[in-house]
Amino acid sequence: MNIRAIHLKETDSTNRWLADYTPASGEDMTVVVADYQTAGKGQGTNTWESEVGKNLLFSILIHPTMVPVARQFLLSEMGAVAIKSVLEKYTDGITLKWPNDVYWKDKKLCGTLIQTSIAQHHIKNCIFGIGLNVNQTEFRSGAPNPVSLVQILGYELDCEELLLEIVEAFKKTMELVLRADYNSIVALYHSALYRSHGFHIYRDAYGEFEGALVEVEDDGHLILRDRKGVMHSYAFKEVQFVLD
Ligand SMILES: O=C(O)CCCC[C@@H]1SC[C@@H]2NC(=O)N[C@@H]21
Repeated sequence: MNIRAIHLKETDSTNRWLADYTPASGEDMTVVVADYQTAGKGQGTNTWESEVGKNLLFSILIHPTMVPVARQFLLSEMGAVAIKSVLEKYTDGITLKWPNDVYWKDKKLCGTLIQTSIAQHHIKNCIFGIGLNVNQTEFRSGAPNPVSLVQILGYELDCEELLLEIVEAFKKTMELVLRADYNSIVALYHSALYRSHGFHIYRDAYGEFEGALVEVEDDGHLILRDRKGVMHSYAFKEVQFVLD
């Protein structure tokens, strides 16, 4: 696999930077890492803020033209599984919170932002943006229950080494995609899901209720079963956990 890596001291957003980037011919994967983002993007309309040089802020551009558009959630699963496989070498307690946050216990350690572009019914490009809290110890109030690796481990990590490990893991899970071994990715993702057993409190447009996770469908919908046995299907942002 032909990989190009680019290091920027500062950019607005590594996802945005890659959206404007044209890869050289034969370049299978492009990795852009920044020490600082002036306008880091989070999910939806959220921003992603990070102190200079403290955390990993990077995006990976791939061209998974073989993945059917209807299965594009698989790319989210693939990336989340790759990150988890690296982080669990450092600590226990790593899970994947639907759709694609990486959690340590009940706290958010890493956020991901996937942007795909479709051309002629195929996925042309996929930009997988990753914000991993590494050495930062203070977070702005209002950040969603954040935690960093230094807070978990008690010692700082080298961001560059961590990046290399994640890119290596990403390459490995990408090979599953190239072999169309989608089932393995789905199985890894499902087995890593946060609060996958028992009933927990959720909030949807109608209020709070107790639900048990049944599955995440191929298109990314979350299926929950309520106490009466009724199934509910949610798209991203239509439901959230209430931490109990
Ligand atoms: O809201 C989330 O959980 C997603 C956060 C994604 C942040 C990363 S940081 C690197 C990349 N560039 C961006 O602008 N966003 C992603």
